[in-house]
Amino acid sequence: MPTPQTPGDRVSAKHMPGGPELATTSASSAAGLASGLIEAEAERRRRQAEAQREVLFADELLPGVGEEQLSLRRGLAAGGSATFLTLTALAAMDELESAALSVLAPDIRDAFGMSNGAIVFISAAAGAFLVLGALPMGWFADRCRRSRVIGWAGVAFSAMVFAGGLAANAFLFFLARFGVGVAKSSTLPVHGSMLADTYPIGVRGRLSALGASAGRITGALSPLAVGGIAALAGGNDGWRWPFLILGLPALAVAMWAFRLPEPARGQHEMRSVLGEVVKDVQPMPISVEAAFARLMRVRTLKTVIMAFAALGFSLFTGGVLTNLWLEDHYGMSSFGRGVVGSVSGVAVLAVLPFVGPRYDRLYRRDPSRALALLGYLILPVAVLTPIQWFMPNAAAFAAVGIPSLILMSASFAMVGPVTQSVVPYRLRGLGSALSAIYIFFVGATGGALIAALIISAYDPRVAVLALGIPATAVGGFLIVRSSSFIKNDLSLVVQELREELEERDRQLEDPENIPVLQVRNIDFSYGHVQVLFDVGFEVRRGETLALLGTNGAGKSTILKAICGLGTPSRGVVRLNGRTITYVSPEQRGRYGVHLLPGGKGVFPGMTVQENLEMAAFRMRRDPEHRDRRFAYVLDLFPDLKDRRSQLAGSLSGGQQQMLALSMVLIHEPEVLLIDELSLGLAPVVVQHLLAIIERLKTDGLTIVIVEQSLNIALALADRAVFLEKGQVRFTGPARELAERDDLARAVFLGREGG
Ligand SMILES: Nc1ncnc2c1ncn2[C@@H]1O[C@H](COP(=O)(O)OP(=O)(O)OP(=O)(O)O)[C@@H](O)[C@H]1O
Repeated sequence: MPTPQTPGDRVSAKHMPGGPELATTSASSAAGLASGLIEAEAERRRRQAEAQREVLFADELLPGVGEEQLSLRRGLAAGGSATFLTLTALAAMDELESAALSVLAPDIRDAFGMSNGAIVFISAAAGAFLVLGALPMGWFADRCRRSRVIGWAGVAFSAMVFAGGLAANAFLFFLARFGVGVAKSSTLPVHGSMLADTYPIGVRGRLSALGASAGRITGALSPLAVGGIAALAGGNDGWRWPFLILGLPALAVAMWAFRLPEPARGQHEMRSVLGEVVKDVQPMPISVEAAFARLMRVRTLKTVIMAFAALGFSLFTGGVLTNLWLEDHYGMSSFGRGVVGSVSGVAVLAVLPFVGPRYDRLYRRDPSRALALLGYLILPVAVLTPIQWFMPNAAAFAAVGIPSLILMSASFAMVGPVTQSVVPYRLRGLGSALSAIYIFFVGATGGALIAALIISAYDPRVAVLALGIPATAVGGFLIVRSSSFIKNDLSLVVQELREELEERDRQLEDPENIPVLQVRNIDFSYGHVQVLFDVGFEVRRGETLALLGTNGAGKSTILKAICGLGTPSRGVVRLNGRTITYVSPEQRGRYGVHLLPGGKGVFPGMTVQENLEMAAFRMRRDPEHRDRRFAYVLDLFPDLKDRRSQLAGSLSGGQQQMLALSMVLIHEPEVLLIDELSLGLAPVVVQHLLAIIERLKTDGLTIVIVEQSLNIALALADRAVFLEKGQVRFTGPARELAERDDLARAVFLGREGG
């Protein structure tokens, strides 16, 4: 076994051995270095491009592709029509409630003595509440039984609608609206995720079109129903009745929603790809940050939501601007405008039933073509818009506007099926929430603001031409572009599912032998720069694994991915066989994964005792346990015992490292990740720390250590993984690595073969 280090065995470019002559630079060596760096970067880019191309399965292996055609009836029967009907009914209640607010706005304004501005603000704020609620709802959708989330959201919705009807003043009415907005925000993330997991992939387009049609029908009938009830009730308080009445059926549907069956997550993707369902019996809680980081790496999703955010700039203001123009420019009455609205609505309704089947058919044959179709539907709108807005009369204006509306609505109705297909199935709720935030907050709100600014200076036509044309062209172009990514993203879905099945079988075969830590197929990027390529290894209980490699090979990045400080763009991290890839660092800490960071891991302005208390903050409710842990670490490091009131910044480097290690060990880690234990420390201190690590090893702790000193790493480790430029070059017993002269030299000299 190699002996522990002397300072002379330190590494590479950071600590280049060999004396001052090696550090002497000349113009030619600088030029050599520069060209070496350029070559290295070109090589990294080549590997990055290769890695992105690498995962591409044949079309028929992708989920839902090449399957037999499934009729809508059979598709609905497969998941039970109750789920679709219940969710559609709840969405219809949303429409009714929105209609109640807009139709009855003047009555509500008068009843509470509000200004026009106040009632407009209350109505418009609903959109913001919806976005606010989308994130928590998405989070719940990915963590909890969705039927319960839908049920509770429905109960809250009905209670808030009822409260709105009873509100005694404008403020209470506003609060009720706030509640309604948040409850409504469950529609996109929770309903979307539930539908995708309940019904087969082959009917997603048709179901979405059917849902959109139902929404349009209720949207058209709602003003009539609401206005009718208010008129029947009559009087100053007539406006309250639609809200009070709507609360009851909403409650009934919500109660029914509790009974909906909870579908297995990702079951249709699994059936399609694996032929069976791999159940995640104890799913780990997902962190929003990790989920978003991962979702933004799904290129199809990212491009599609950017596209629809851009489209949102024109789509949501389009209706208002059209109506303003019809009145101001063509002098059309409100009745005429109503007729135009209704005819357009009917035209959209007539077309939607054809879009869903077409999308499903294309998706089955070639998902890229299905997605490109959505872009090609949008692009003509960029041409139709200027034609429409220069029409000589209202009838021509309306006639040219109808195809645009149809095309946009048809494309919009298919966003759900696309996003649900490419998002990792554990993140469906948050994926939809992310889309909602971009589309409604960035697109709709941003579009409304800019349109308002342009109108105040010019007129609606200028607003549409300046905003609508570029938004539509950019949106359409982005969707067409995203179609080139979809097969790659679906291939990643396949790869992940296959890996899950393989792992499940392995665990069933040998349940006693599940590694404590598994890192599988990890790709990791900082921004656009990929630094890890398909990295994988395992660590057994009680084992010490050394991660070695050249400078910048990605060793610290792997530790980040394991402890949750970074989210890989591909691949899985498992702890005791359970997936923790999207679990927050805090939660991983609770499960026993702790990192001793490289460099100074203490708060220099605090005393030793305060540092320890800070580290033990989570144990504040169990002071006895905390004191036992303090005693344990102070027993390990007696040097710290007498310095408890000393500022950490005034300790020696070695003592600071001991304090940092104590702050980690307080938590009784199950897996200890160490990033550079010995860096910058005197040999005698290193010896002392090594003795401690040996003791922890004897106690059975599992350790992954990144060490610049080859001797130290090999002295401690049972096994080693050698990385070069983000790829694993060697995995095996540590002593074998020591015998690999080429790799060992690379650690010293910062390049393979030195
Ligand atoms: N926060 C960051 N942002 C951008 N790039 C980063 C970041 N952190 C690391 N990198 C880059 O990622 C690559 C891998 O870095 P990492 O620190 O994981 O390597 P390492 O093997 O631990 O190297 P070292 O031994 O020098 O610490 C390097 O090219 C590095 O420059």
